[in-house]
Amino acid sequence: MFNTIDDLDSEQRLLMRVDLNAPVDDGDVQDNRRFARHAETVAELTENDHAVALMAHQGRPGRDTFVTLEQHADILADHLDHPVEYVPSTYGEEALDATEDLESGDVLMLENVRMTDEELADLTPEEHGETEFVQTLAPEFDAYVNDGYSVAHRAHTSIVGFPQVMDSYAGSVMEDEYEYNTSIERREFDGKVTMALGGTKAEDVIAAMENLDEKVDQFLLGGIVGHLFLRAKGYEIGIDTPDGPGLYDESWEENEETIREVIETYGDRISLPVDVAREGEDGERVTERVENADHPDEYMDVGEATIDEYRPHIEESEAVLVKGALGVFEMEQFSYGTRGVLEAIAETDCYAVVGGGDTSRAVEMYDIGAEHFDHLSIAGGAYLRALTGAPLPAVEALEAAAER
Ligand SMILES: Nc1ncnc2c1ncn2[C@@H]1O[C@H](COP(=O)(O)OP(=O)(O)OP(=O)(O)O)[C@@H](O)[C@H]1O
Ligand SMILES: O=C(O)[C@H](O)COP(=O)(O)O
Repeated sequence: MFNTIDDLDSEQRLLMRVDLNAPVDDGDVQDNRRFARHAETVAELTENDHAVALMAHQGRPGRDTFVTLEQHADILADHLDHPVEYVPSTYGEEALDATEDLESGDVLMLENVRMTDEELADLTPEEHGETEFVQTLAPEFDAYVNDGYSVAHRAHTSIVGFPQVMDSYAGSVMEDEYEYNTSIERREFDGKVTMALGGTKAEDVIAAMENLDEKVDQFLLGGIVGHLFLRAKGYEIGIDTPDGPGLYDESWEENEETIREVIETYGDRISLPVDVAREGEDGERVTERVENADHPDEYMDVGEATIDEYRPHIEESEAVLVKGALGVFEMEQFSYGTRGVLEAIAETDCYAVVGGGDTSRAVEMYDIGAEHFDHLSIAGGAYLRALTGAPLPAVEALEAAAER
């Protein structure tokens, strides 16, 4: 087991990993449930007179969501009602100057860790611990805290490197999410288990599907993942066009073989959309049957007939697990699929969990009522990994540090 922040000595200088990865709309970072949850841990620490320097990532290099953490510092400060100083450096001179000035109760946000050379390097945890990133920052602090459960499935420097060389503790979000999500994996269900899968992270979802065949009786697909499965079935969906948003071909190349294998193995246990919706010329919602679809990269939601097919599966299930939105629910006219699934769950008394930093936000956004769900996880990929029983590198690193 790992140590938690309840085990910390008083007035420590803490280097803390959180996960504030959020949607970015036209350069504007959107608030999500991760800010509110991590703010609770940070507040607990500052109230106990610790000083906190935060490490986090946003997006991936090369994507338009890959931006600095300046806006994240402001959003977090609003949640905390306490200043969060942003420094545009992760471990350079400016960052070191700012950490030196940290006093008890202060909160500092270091720059996006994925802007360093080391964070995403293909290294063992021990090698991550030897990087300049770790070797420069670690001596400035008394201890390392990891609260970023939702990024616990990545073996990156800020996650597995620091625990190699520092006293390390799990934050409250890490502890709660770890316990809850691990307990789902251990649960036995007598009745039908259904999983609704969507969103944009095809590889995480497909990898989980491969490992969940014993646990899940029916998969209901939507989002980008659903489009890739429809492409595998020969429909004109999930294919990039020259001027389109470029959501599909790369994922397709990486996952085609697995998608075909999963379809072959699971057969009727996979439900795919029978209709999809896009924006018409006047901005209106246009729904098309998949066999008539001819706008391969424009579909932003599943259609009404799809939800009519998915709803009975939910109604007859003992447990429904959700990961990823079925459409671009942030736009009301493309929220039908995501709302349809969440509302159907809310109307039954099944055991229900919703995962995904963005997806879990839909419950609040559309007033569906958090009380209808057993757990709303702010984690996506890590939640899926936990359901399959696969180890999480962040947890392994915290446990190894506790044993030292
Ligand atoms: N057809 C679609 N086209 C474009 N985006 C889509 C589509 N369907 C769903 N999405 C997007 O998927 C996002 C949610 O899924 P995503 O996999 O990115 O995150 P998540 O489920 O919250 O999990 P994680 O925590 O792993 O990021 C939503 O923001 C939604 O807009
Ligand atoms: O949003 C997430 O799921 C986590 O922050 C991990 O992000 P990644 O999929 O870009 O590693």
